[in-house]
Amino acid sequence: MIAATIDGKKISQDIRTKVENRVVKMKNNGVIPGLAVVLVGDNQASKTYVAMKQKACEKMGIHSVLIELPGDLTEQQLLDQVIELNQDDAIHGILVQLPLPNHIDEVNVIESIDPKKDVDGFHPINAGRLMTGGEAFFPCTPYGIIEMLKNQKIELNGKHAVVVGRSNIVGKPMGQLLLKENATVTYCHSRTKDLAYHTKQADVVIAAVGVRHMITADHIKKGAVVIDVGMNRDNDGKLCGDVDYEGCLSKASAITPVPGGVGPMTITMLLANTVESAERSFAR
Ligand SMILES: NC(=O)C1=CN([C@@H]2O[C@H](COP(=O)(O)OP(=O)(O)OC[C@H]3O[C@@H](n4cnc5c(N)ncnc54)[C@H](OP(=O)(O)O)[C@@H]3O)[C@@H](O)[C@H]2O)C=CC1
Ligand SMILES: Nc1nc(=O)c2c([nH]1)NC[C@@H]1CN(c3ccc(C(=O)N[C@@H](CCC(=O)O)C(=O)O)cc3)C=[N+]21
Repeated sequence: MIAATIDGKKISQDIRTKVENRVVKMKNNGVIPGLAVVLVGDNQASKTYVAMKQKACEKMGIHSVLIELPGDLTEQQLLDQVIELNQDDAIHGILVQLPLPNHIDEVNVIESIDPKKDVDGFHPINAGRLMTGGEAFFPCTPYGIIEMLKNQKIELNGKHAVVVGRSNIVGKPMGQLLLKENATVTYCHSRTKDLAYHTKQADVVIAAVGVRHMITADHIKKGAVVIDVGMNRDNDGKLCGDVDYEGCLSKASAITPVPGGVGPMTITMLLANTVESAERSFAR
């Protein structure tokens, strides 16, 4: 069997067309959805991601503001900036690019964002509501993966999903969203004993680790769906995921590439969450 490659770029484009129609509607109501991206310091990878987000916003008519701050600013200065954005009626979404410099407490910064504008879905109110229900924003990467699987008509109901990674921004919310779709969920992490034993039982494997070629053909069962969240660089500086794509191709039933898989979906769901936020604020 040769796996179907899931085209994240194409699926993103389809969803972005729909989101763009909602932007047009909002504009007819006199509201321009606005996203503020806060970038602290000069991490090159962060700069690249932020530029991609800006470009995607501009393309669909979302007002986007980039706030670049020096890496040596104080935590209080950053908190003051977020509070100013919380009060700005032209801004419906706030994203503080992670990671932050070591002297700044990420938890404090995330908690300072108005949950209604937290389009990353990282605030404890949104993380909590992902579990308990209620109006929330879901983190863009796991949310994008669910939308991708739905687009491909990949059944999750009753299926065994194994998530490798338990970060607050990808792994943990991924498991919760899969649970919402009625999957049976297993989490693996750095203390897991015999990773391959667990991943081999999975109908769907989600790799969100940050280690190149962590998941090989020996880690999956025949016909598994393999989703690669990883964004790593190989020795030549080429972008690659956590999955040995070539090796898994002849064993999996469907697989996402890197680049062109999960990454574009993340940005798409950020746009969708921003428009959703603008719609909610208009309805209030
Ligand atoms: N495509 C996209 O849109 C996005 C891609 N990414 C990429 O996804 C990857 C993961 O990101 P993120 O969740 O933020 O990373 P973190 O570093 O925060 O989390 C990594 C997770 O992997 C686990 N882990 C580490 N080593 C192993 C191992 N040997 N075996 C099993 N589990 C292990 C860790 O376990 P423990 O908890 O025990 O330490 C941790 O839970 C990165 O490559 C990142 O760049 C991230 C966000 C978006
Ligand atoms: N507050 C915050 N929110 C985030 O959502 C967030 C963050 N901080 N910090 C960093 C991670 C990483 N992340 C990516 C998003 C898109 C691609 C993406 O579009 N990747 C392209 C290729 C990128 C390239 O060519 O370099 C692809 O996979 O096809 C990658 C990674 C969001 N993150």
